[in-house]
Amino acid sequence: MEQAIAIHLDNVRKQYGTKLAVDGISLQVSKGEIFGIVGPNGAGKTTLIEMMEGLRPADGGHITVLGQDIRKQREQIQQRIGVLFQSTSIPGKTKVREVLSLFASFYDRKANVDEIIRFLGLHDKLHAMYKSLSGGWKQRVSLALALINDPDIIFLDEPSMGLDPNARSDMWDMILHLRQEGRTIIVTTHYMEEAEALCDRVAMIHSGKLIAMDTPQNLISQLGKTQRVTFKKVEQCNPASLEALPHVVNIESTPTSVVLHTGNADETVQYLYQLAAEEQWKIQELKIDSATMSDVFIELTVQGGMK
Ligand SMILES: Nc1ncnc2c1ncn2[C@@H]1O[C@H](COP(=O)(O)OP(=O)(O)OP(=O)(O)O)[C@@H](O)[C@H]1O
Repeated sequence: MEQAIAIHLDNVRKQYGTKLAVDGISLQVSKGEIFGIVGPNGAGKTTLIEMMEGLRPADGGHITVLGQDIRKQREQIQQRIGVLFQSTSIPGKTKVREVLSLFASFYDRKANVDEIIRFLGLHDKLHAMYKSLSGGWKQRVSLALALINDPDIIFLDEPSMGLDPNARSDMWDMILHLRQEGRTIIVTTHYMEEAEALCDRVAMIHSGKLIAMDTPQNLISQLGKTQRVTFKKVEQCNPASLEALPHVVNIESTPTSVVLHTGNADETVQYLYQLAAEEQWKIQELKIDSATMSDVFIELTVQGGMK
């Protein structure tokens, strides 16, 4: 019987000059799960995923994919994995049908291309030039290419980057469907809500290190003790006074609103009203929400003194 582990990483490292981009990461991905790798820009997500794909060699540690060593059996592994390439790597003047045929020729193992076309709704776009497509359709073509060898594992690096909300939601549905077919999916994202909506388990990466790994629900219930207090931004409110309010761990500011991340929303709000009275401004549109994956990440990085 084949083992239930799709990917195993043991103390994996990658260094660029003096920069340690991936710093001793160990993890296992089970077959059939959607596994998220999340973290801010520059955290090391792309480096990590590309080492699993065999596109960048690790400088230390050990990676096995589908039970095979990525250093010794890279080509065999690459026949069984699918990679969502960035759209820029596809020649713009080629028609969609031709791009599909070209990519299919790279593999011994072939998927049923008509089925992929049906699944992704690409039928009407087959004779369109790749460069004429919108971002959402380009991303569907990229996904079709990732599926062209009927892969057991699919790697998706920032799959919804730059997509509008409808295209993003379609992308999520397609990813969930691929898991239902029994495939393993590795997805990197810096959108915490994407990880929360999509992933069975999530590894949080910060400065090349693994800082937490669990289901989104467990991460939120174990770590995300913070709540969010949101109110309308007014000119008179002073960020330094807000930061000094009891239990506040972080402040986010948008052009129209302020969000306080707090360990105790009730007390923070009491002091917030006092502060507003002292500084002579009015609190409007106040709202309290419970923790999300973003709060967990902030708690782990800001409170842990990592930022
Ligand atoms: N080829 C390279 N040469 C030198 N440094 C690199 C190279 N690729 C990545 N880095 C550096 O390694 C670190 C990790 O980069 P990486 O692209 O893996 O992070 P990321 O989490 O995917 O970020 P992003 O979301 O911005 O793509 C960054 O500091 C980056 O500047």
